[in-house]
Amino acid sequence: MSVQILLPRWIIPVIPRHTVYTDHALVIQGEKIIALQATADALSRYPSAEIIKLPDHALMPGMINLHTHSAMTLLRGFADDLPLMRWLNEHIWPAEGTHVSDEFVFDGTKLAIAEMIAGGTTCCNDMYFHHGAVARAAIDTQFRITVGCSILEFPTPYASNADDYIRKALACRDEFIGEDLVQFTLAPHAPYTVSDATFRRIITLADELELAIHCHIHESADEIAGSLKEYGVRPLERLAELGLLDSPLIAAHMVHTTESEIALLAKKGIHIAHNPASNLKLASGIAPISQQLAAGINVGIGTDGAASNNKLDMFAEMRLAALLAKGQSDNPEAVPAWQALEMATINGATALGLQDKIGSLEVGKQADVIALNLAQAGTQPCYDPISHLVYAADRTQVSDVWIAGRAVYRRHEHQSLNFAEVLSTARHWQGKIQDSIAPQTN
Ligand SMILES: CSC[C@H]1O[C@@H](n2cnc3c(O)ncnc32)[C@H](O)[C@@H]1O
Ligand SMILES: [Zn+2]
Repeated sequence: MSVQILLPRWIIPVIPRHTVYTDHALVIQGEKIIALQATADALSRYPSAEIIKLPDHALMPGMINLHTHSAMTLLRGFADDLPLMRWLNEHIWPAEGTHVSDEFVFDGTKLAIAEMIAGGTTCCNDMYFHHGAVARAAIDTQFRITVGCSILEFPTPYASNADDYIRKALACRDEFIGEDLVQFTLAPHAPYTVSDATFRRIITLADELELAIHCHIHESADEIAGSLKEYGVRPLERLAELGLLDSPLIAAHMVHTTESEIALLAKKGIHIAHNPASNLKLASGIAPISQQLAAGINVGIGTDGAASNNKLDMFAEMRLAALLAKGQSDNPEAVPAWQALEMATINGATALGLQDKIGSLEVGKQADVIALNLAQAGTQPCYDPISHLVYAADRTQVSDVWIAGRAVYRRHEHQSLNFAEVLSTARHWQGKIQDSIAPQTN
């Protein structure tokens, strides 16, 4: 099996915490990291390895986007400056109802993967329709993905009712069993689109099939008000009564959480996907992540879809998460750089049950690795590369990306997808979508 020796200026492994190695090499054999050791030792131990010199670069684990709707890249900029429910009801759901197909999802997911890889993201936790097309796009581009098989009550061109969504989810999971880069979750969309009976069925299936659940929860104040009106309780209380918090659960957003809800989430081991930019843009609010983290909750970071963010940029998201936490808690020590980096990497891996495989640069783990060139005006001088990665660097500094040991991005060029083709497909969809739907009028 071929061996690659990566020789960067700095290695930030994330585990152990706060660590920065200099004069060290990361050695990859096949899909795994086999050594992280002094450069001289690595060079003498693996004399016939391929040497990859990265003299101005920091190496770190690939970022894990813990909540996104990849195919929504094709609706980026389609409807902006609206609150969540108007954005969904008046613009996004009608557009999805008209356009979403296998082809739309395959092409949109590939476009998202092109953006994510170039920005240093090596894995995402997706939630969308046409699950098979999502999985195929990831396999085609050698990208690591957790495919969230969405389930809701209302009909779409993809499925006619909750039973139909569930049937399709299970068939899809069966089809892709054995794919190393792909795993599945059951993804009830949200408390306001899924009935008690369907939640119960999902909980039973998740238990039987050992699948995690991925759901939007407590995203907006309207969601809470709607639940109080319809069920007499806040959504989390309803979900707890149904038993959802006893399953492995990734709760996307969790913007509105009381002290007792935070304690409950911590007790139940619920993972939170924090989406700061989307929460701000839809004016959903600012999640109290410093309180959530202090309670011991595993909080990772997501971008949400490109139609509400409008970027799939985990460097921007990580920086925003750290800054907002300080502002929200009146405490500059809240979410220090090392913790923001953990949220974007190992915490995401833990939420996906992949903490033994990815999320840090450790011997035996999969080589999901990114290199950033810090020899740029905005990142020099460099006293502390961890500080720069969180507060100063941006995604355009990502030069090289490996997923499971494969170089999918080399010297700023995609290796696992035809970028020109991806761009021209995006333009093709723009033409189709523009022709069919009147533009937004606020
Ligand atoms: C059922 S697949 C995903 C479904 O969710 C919609 N969506 C995208 N962003 C959000 C969000 O922030 N909150 C709730 N729902 C969202 C998307 O358009 C799909 O219909
Ligand atoms: Zn979402």
